Amino acid sequence: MRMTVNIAVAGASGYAGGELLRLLLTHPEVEIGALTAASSAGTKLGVHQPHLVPLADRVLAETTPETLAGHDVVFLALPHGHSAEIAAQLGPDVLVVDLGADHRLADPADWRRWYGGEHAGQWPYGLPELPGAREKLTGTKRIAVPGCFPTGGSLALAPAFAAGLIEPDVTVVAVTGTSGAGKSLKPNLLGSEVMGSASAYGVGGAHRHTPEFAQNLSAVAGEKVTVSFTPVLAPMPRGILTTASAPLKDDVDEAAARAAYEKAYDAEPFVQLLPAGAWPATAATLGSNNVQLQVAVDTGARRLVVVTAIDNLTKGTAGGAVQSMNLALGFPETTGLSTVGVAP
Ligand SMILES: NC(=O)C1=CN([C@@H]2O[C@H](COP(=O)(O)OP(=O)(O)OC[C@H]3O[C@@H](n4cnc5c(N)ncnc54)[C@H](OP(=O)(O)O)[C@@H]3O)[C@@H](O)[C@H]2O)C=CC1
Ligand SMILES: CC(=O)N[C@@H](CCC(=O)OP(=O)(O)O)C(=O)O
Repeated sequence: MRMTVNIAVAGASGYAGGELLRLLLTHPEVEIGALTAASSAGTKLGVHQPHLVPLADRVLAETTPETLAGHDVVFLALPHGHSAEIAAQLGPDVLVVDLGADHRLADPADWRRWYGGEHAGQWPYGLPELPGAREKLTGTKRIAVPGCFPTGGSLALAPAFAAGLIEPDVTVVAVTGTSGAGKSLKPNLLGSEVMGSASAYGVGGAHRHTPEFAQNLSAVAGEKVTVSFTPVLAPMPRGILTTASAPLKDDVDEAAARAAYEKAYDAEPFVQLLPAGAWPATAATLGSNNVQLQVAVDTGARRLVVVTAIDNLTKGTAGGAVQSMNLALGFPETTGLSTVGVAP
């Protein structure tokens, strides 16, 4: 008889928790156990996630080690700084998947500078397409899911660093939908402020994903990579369109660049290098676990320019989390995940 894996989701009333549950509802190997929240505890999930009809009558519990105990897998979709304490109280045999930032960074000084407080330590990083990541996720009991911006940006340039095509001086500009900020109200996210306008924020190296980009790309490059990152908020609920660029090393042409990306991603089920001349768009990735990607050589500026599109809530959060869970538990990596988007 096939055994199903029992799963708890903390933060089930939020955007990331909701997307996770949407995916888990179609995953053939799991059953959904405790669903927890904070201020929403005691209310029904359907109030917060009306699209999750099969779970509408489930009542949200408080997020405590006790309510999360007794499950094979616990997903923590909580604001950063709240996962580490709970994770420390879950047993070593439980697979804990942290969708927040608490376990992404290796350097305690980076953690203190960008997030503050005690560093909880680094866990295997839930971006299987990065060199060496898949091996560390296989069979692990702890997973740190990447930030949504580092997912699209790191996959944009990792193949070029792996092939030695670019200098370690990177610029990333990423246009994001509003759901990246979570459900809680923020002054710059009120409808009237967001509609009909695009605005940059965290400019000048001020966004907390900057060290995560640098960590990922430096590991692939084998040398320190500097990253200038600018996020741009756009009036759309979901999606991230990233443009990443870096100076080319001598003699690299478009054919060499394209060959490096084909080599890196041809066997990847969720990364599509688009045909020459086609450019990624967030709309094509919505609801799927895909990363759509295009690469160009700017011969005038002598820079490699790569554009990626993802759904921030799927590949950028919950889909990446499920993909990594599959690796940790020994399921086929694509189980419960789709390469089919929603359009228009
Ligand atoms: N949105 C995105 O695109 C991405 C999000 N993430 C990460 O996922 C995590 C969740 O984000 P998101 O879903 O967007 O945020 P939301 O604000 O939409 O949801 C937050 C969830 O956490 C619960 N919560 C809030 N405070 C506490 C607390 N003190 N203890 C326990 N539970 C609490 C909330 O419950 P209640 O409703 O009761 O307040 C809610 O369920 C964050 O760490 C975020 O950085 C990562 C990548 C991308
Ligand atoms: C639009 C918007 O505000 N986006 C968020 C993205 C956060 C995220 O996705 O990642 P973490 O898990 O690291 O918080 C931001 O820029 O902070």
